[in-house]
Amino acid sequence: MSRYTLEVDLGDRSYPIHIGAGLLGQAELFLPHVAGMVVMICTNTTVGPLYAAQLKGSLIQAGAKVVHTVILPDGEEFKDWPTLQLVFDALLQHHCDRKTVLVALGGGVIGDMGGFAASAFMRGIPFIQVPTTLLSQVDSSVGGKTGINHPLGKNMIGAFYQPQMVVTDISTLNTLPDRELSCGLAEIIKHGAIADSAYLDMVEANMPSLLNRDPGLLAQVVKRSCEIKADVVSKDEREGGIRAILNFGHTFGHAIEAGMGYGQWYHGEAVGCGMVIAADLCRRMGRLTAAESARLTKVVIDARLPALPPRMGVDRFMELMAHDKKADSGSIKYVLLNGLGGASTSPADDTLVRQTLQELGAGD
Ligand SMILES: NC(=O)c1ccc[n+]([C@@H]2O[C@H](COP(=O)([O-])OP(=O)(O)OC[C@H]3O[C@@H](n4cnc5c(N)ncnc54)[C@H](O)[C@@H]3O)[C@@H](O)[C@H]2O)c1
Ligand SMILES: O=C(O)C(=O)C[C@@H](O)[C@H](O)[C@H](O)COP(=O)(O)O
Ligand SMILES: [Zn+2]
Repeated sequence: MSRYTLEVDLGDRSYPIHIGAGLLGQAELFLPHVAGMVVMICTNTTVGPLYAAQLKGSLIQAGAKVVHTVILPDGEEFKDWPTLQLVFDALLQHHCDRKTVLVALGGGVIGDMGGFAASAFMRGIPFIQVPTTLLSQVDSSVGGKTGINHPLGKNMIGAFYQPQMVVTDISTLNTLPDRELSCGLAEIIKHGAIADSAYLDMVEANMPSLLNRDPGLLAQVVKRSCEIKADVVSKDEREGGIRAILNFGHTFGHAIEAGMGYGQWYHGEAVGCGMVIAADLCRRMGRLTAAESARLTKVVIDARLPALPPRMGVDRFMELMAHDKKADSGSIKYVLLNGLGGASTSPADDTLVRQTLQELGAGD
């Protein structure tokens, strides 16, 4: 079975991403960071019962002094202040200190919240990402964006805070629901669309096998997506410029998630649909041909993701997008493709954006 180790190159904060099957049981991976340490596993009510005991066993075998667990409610609607507070409560109740290592075991919600808690507890404690969804393995566990949502906007409160290590056990994908697998494919398609057209070709050609969870292929796409993301992050950790291309599909997607109520549309679904809207806008702006835009839409549909926006109303879309973190002096910046395989940020004419949304069915 394929096994990969990549590096996110951030100088003295560089860290490895270990990818393979069965890594949760490989105590030696955790040893350098947890030997002699107090560890807090942060997980949720779904993932905890599946994988926390195995992870705890490895951490103990690696020499952890004691392993505590905090179990959060499951769902995007719990990526909020009151739920974050439960992590601080647990850390304090167990007398954790600055050397305590927080291990986030779960999907992107747990990774983002666990990372944010680690960034803030006693002004920063070490943390390790153990992603268990395809989306978190290909995207959210890498790059150090952490945070929580606000009713007015996604991920509005947070910090850049890098993990010490990412341990990606692709065997955990065996228990992942189909709908969540498709969500991961959305970010994979994004990586191809913004940075590597050959990768997009490969993903398109192998979509049936990916949906069938071919383990070798899954390991390959986790690796390639992490390479693409790590490369962008190492060039621009705090999104001063190029990192914004990782937001392709997210300006529209985040508006859908907030507008429909967190947890109604899953993040990957909103991103899939957001990429279709963005591709159509690119076509109208002459940045994609009609064939390229149609092709990207088809890949999204092939991944069993929604391609048509909810009828939220165009005004509501525009209002929510005005809060986007990329906005500059009130003007929304979009991530737009330069053909398939390249991207950059740009403003777009409001009338054209409204027309795009309306004609795709977002309402009046
Ligand atoms: N920080 C970043 O760079 C970044 C990147 C992309 C997305 N995100 C964030 O990540 C979140 C989405 O992440 P997600 O798609 O992983 O959603 P998620 O964390 O909600 O996980 C999806 C569902 O799968 C369950 N689950 C997780 N692993 C499982 C497994 N192995 N078997 C069975 N069930 C399992 C979870 O309990 C949950 O119900 C969003 O909040 C998004 O904003 C962050
Ligand atoms: O890592 C990044 O940078 C990304 O934009 C990756 C996205 O997939 C991810 O959803 C991210 O959380 C969005 O960031 P935000 O800054 O728009 O909230
Ligand atoms: Zn995303």
